[in-house]
Amino acid sequence: MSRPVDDALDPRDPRDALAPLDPLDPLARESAHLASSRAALRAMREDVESLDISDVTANWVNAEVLAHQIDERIKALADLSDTPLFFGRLDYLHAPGAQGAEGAEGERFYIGRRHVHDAEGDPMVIDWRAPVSQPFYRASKKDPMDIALRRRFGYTGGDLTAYEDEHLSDPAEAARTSKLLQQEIERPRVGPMRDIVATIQPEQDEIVRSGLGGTVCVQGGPGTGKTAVGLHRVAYLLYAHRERLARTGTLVIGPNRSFLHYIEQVLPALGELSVRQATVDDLVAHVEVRGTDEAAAAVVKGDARMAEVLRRAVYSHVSMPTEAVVVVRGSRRWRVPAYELEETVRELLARDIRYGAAREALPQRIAHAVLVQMERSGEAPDDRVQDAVARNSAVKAAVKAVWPPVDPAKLVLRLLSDPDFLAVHAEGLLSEDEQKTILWAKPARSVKSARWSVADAVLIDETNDIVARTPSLGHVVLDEAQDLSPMQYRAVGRRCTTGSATVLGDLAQGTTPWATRSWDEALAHLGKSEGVIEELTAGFRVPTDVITYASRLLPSIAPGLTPVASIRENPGFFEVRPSASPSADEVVAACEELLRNEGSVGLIAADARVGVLAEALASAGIACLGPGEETTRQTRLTLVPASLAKGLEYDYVVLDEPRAVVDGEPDERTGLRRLYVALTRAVSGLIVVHAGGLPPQLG
Ligand SMILES: Nc1ncnc2c1ncn2[C@@H]1O[C@H](COP(=O)(O)OP(=O)(O)OP(=O)(O)O)[C@@H](O)[C@H]1O
Repeated sequence: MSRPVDDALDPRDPRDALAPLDPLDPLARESAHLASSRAALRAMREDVESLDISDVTANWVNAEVLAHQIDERIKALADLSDTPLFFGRLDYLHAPGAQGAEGAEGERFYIGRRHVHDAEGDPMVIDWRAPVSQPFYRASKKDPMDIALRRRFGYTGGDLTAYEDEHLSDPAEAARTSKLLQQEIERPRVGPMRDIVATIQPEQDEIVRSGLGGTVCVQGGPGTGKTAVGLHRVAYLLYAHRERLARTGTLVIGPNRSFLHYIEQVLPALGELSVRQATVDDLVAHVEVRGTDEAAAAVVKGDARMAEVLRRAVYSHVSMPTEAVVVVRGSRRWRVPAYELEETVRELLARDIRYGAAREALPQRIAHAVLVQMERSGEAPDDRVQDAVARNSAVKAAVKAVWPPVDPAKLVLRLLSDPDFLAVHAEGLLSEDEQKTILWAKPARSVKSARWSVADAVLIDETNDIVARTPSLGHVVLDEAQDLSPMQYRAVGRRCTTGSATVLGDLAQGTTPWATRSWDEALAHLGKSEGVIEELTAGFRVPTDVITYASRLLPSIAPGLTPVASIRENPGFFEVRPSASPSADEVVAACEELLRNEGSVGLIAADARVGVLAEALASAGIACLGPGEETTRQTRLTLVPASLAKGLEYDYVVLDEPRAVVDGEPDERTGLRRLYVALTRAVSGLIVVHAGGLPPQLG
């Protein structure tokens, strides 16, 4: 009954636009299913809206909580007119059983962003994350997974206007690439990043659906869908382990605000509103960051050896007791001798507990020693007596002397200000030069007045964790991971000690002086050595000519990495334009030219050139946005400093002066990596404008 792929309905074809509402016409029937699914969703929402909670809540706090939950549920049940309620259909050869299909019996399932059921509770649309939906992403002619028919739907606005069939179990039908998938990949980019649920690819799906217990690290070149995969994995995990993750929490970490802003709509569009998003700097914001480090200092501060320096410095506060503790209670005196206290202190030091936890345990241990003596002398003290002894002023004084409290920020301040203190604890770990490099030229007076850097904040965070355990989340997604220092990996790792992580990155795009050299090393710093490393090499963003050009840099920036193979059919266009003078006119002209196309345009330039270019655009009367600001149909041009281009994409890109981008970095390799990032942001076309010649590696 269904039309084969080559004959897929095309909305631009007038015959299809006028498709009759014939009940035997598959498109009419599918549209009818869409209409009734919409009605069912509306009914689900109305059911929730009409809930009267006045009788079921005991007090106003409960009422508030419940009202909030209901509000969230109503939001989640919204029918967004421009997001299709379902995008696929699977006809199984045999009914897969109710367990895998959210209670559905039959053999036919519509796959969509969320679950919709009718008045009887039978599913009309199945969540893309349900087990029964999996063959939509994974089944192939080679392994049909019991699927007779896989149908993909095409939409124009909210209307179902096309479909495409694969008869996976029919040996006579040849395997083909999906036109609808191609269309989806080629669709112009406007606004923030969008979800890819309708077109997740098999190798991506394996990562998306890998279990909550394991950490996955994905190496992938530009545009291979790492960010998309990471976000869909959280959505999947929240579906498969909702209760557990609701308790423990999930977090997505991105490199900067503009990137987070770019991706922030994806999870809500998938119905997931509860995922926190932050930068690493946000996570460790214990002090106000007002200072910057020279690269050399930041490298040492970010090195994993610093963790041991800090540990030593913290524990240097513990001293062995030299005097007995004498507790007076009523007419009696109880004496715990110094050697017995020392034994207790040594035992606490040997245990794998935090500095602060041991400090809290110590008074109880001393009290216990007193209680043993009381019992020996015939008394029968109970727990209350033990608590009272633990709070006794002599015990408190002894604990303060032996195991004093440590203020993490003050400790780091002292390490960076006091050469002798640093020397003692860095002995055998940091060379004298390294110590000198990290010492402040002007020692700070107080935590408040110190000019803390980003790397210092990470040191304070590490110290915090030595003193008191950092609570662990259930799952953390770490994007653009290649730029993290070992100490930053540790900061992320302690936020998922009992959970798991998805680590996403590209070694060729590492632009920090401490950029990741190998994923094994990164996983070790994260505390997840058992993590599995996967590689994605199919590129969804960058056209073939452009990625081939950019890949010329790979031997210089990351030898051994597999170049990305673009799967875009549309060749896009690519031009390198030498310009007579370094004036901005040519650049402005290129922007004007590209703005004639549909979709977003990014002008990427060395940070130092952004001011000049902004002025040139302004005098030409062209409005532009900053990175992270949402493009609209009116303003589609974004002026992007090369340092903020990572992770972003535009339909068309003008790249200004590649040489200046390279020269903007402290060393050539980092410069070329920055250039690689800048060259790989375009979806449909790239114009490189240069007056200063090109780096020879591109030749
Ligand atoms: N399966 C897919 N179907 C359709 N589009 C996809 C698919 N996978 C990725 N894309 C699209 O390709 C583009 C690049 O994806 P994404 O930004 O996740 O790549 P990335 O690997 O994180 O890139 P970068 O290394 O540059 O940060 C995005 O527009 C994304 O929506």
